[in-house]
Amino acid sequence: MNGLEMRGLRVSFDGFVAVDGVDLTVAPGDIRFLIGPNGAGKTTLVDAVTGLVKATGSVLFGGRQLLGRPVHRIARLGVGRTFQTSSVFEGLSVLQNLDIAAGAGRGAWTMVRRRRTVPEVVSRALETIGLTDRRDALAGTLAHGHKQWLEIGMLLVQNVDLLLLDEPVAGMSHEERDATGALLASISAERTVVVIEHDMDFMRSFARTVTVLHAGRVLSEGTVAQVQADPRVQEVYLGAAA
Ligand SMILES: Nc1ncnc2c1ncn2[C@@H]1O[C@H](COP(=O)(O)OP(=O)(O)OP(=O)(O)O)[C@@H](O)[C@H]1O
Repeated sequence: MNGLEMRGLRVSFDGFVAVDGVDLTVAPGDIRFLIGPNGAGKTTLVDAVTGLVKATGSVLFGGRQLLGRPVHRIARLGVGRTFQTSSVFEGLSVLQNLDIAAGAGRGAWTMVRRRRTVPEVVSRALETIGLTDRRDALAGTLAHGHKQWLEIGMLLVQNVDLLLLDEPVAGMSHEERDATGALLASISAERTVVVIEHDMDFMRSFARTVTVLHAGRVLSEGTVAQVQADPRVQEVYLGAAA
């Protein structure tokens, strides 16, 4: 398992500094929540780690420098993310979506064809995300929460070591949120997880550690209890949101 280490991370858009010198260390196997008000720079930080925006400073994952590499090379180093909007293939089944995500080296026909055997990595991911019973359902017919789990499954079959999840429980029912928390806990036994989230109840229940961003900077960091007790956090964020 690998950890993530950012030093002096900075992203600017035409002179507007969205991420302003962030130092952040995420230990291997952590479930780190990134919280902060709208515009704090959370998504931009994840965009920088995954190569979608240009950044300066340093981002090491497993000792390897991510900054300056193209998106696909960062992905090949085991870094994967989900977006706020779903990116599953709605017209394909759950199994086909996982198969395609896992499918390096296989032809398109082999992947889309109904196959007699399911690769081990795919059946394990189906179990982990709890969609074994729904494997033949079209992804477009899945409930919103189940689509999010499928997205996570698509990262698992790619052997992603670092999962960066952007608001994974937005729009979920209470039961789905709890199931997602349990899913993150099981994933973190073998992988490192970073979650951008606005849902404070979900954070309180499932975060191991928390970083609060505000105006592109780290405002506070620690356990849920430490961050909640920090008067600066209460002032800029929790006070207003809780
Ligand atoms: N491509 C861009 N060009 C210009 N400004 C941008 C761009 N992307 C983000 N920003 C600005 O950078 C700041 C940080 O945005 P970001 O989306 O990272 O915040 P966030 O913490 O993820 O917010 P939210 O919780 O609302 O998703 C905002 O002021 C935003 O308007």
